[in-house]
Amino acid sequence: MRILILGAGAVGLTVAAKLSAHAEVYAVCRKRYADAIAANGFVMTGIWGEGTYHFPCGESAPAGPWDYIIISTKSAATREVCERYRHLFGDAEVVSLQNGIGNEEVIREYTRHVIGAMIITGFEWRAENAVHVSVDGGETVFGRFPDGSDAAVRTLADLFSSSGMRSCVSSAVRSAVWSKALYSCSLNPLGAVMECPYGDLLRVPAWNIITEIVREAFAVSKAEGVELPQKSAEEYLEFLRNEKIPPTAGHYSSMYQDIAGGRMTEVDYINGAIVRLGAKHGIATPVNRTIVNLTHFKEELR
Ligand SMILES: NC(=O)C1=CN([C@@H]2O[C@H](COP(=O)(O)OP(=O)(O)OC[C@H]3O[C@@H](n4cnc5c(N)ncnc54)[C@H](OP(=O)(O)O)[C@@H]3O)[C@@H](O)[C@H]2O)C=CC1
Ligand SMILES: CC(C)(CO)C(=O)C(=O)O
Repeated sequence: MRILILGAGAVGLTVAAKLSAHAEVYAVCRKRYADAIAANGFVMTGIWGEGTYHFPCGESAPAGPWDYIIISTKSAATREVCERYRHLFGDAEVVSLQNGIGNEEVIREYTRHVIGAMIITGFEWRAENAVHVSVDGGETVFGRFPDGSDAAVRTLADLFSSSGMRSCVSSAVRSAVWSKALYSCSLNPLGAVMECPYGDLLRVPAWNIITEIVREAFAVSKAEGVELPQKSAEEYLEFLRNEKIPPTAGHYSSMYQDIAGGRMTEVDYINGAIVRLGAKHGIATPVNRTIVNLTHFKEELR
């Protein structure tokens, strides 16, 4: 099986390392990472095990055909990589292994073969050739986008699982992507702005803000026709408090880490998507809008 990973950073390089024992993998990444990996291998630490991995990577992609093309850029770069590598898509299954709302919809403009995914594992840079896998909030979910599942989806999920990344298939992956987006809307920007781990966001003043974020986002998800497993915002908040925060309570959000590392956050594709889609449906989203502005303010102050 031939797998190409486009925009490999913390997530993509770690996934490439894990898959490399079971498939032919190539990671397209920035030169500084490719040089560091060529010199010293890719070093993984944390809950997925410790080891040094060697796999091919570089700034440009080898010729196809590819069975799977995994996009693991930040959301802002999804269209750019689609434009640049569309000539390789062919009959490959193109997979969004990203956070945020709208990535699969962009990819679908370039190919009919779109697989969506929801990943809730934490990946933290330690060096240009080193990533620490920090927390595991559940299985990675794969599904045909926007819904359904088939042999290509199952093969990919099985490959991830047999490579040590526990995964499953859902016939409602859009719902899984939105469920993670609500989690990210609630926890990531507040954790970044207040510089605290997820567990601290259970404190009453933070939870009051999260309650409003989720109420707005839940209303927008309904207007978009997304069927979440939870039937109301209040039910989602209970799920967040009791099931999603506890296993990742000590985690500092990836937006916190982006700001600390001098990178732009994805807030425009998370809370910002709620604001844009809310406007489309005439749903007011003042708390999400304020969170977007606070996060950009924080980005500018660094
Ligand atoms: N880190 C985490 O814990 C988790 C992240 N995610 C999601 O996964 C996605 C990836 O996150 P993450 O790996 O942390 O992000 P990173 O920023 O570490 O990796 C993305 C990489 O893509 C590179 N890139 C962008 N455009 C191109 C291009 N045209 N060619 C080659 N490389 C390119 C970026 O380079 P440059 O920075 O120079 O633009 C960057 O190195 C995001 O959607 C994120 O939200 C999901 C779960 C957990
Ligand atoms: C908890 C984690 C790492 C899971 O993906 C996350 O969502 C984030 O920090 O953005």
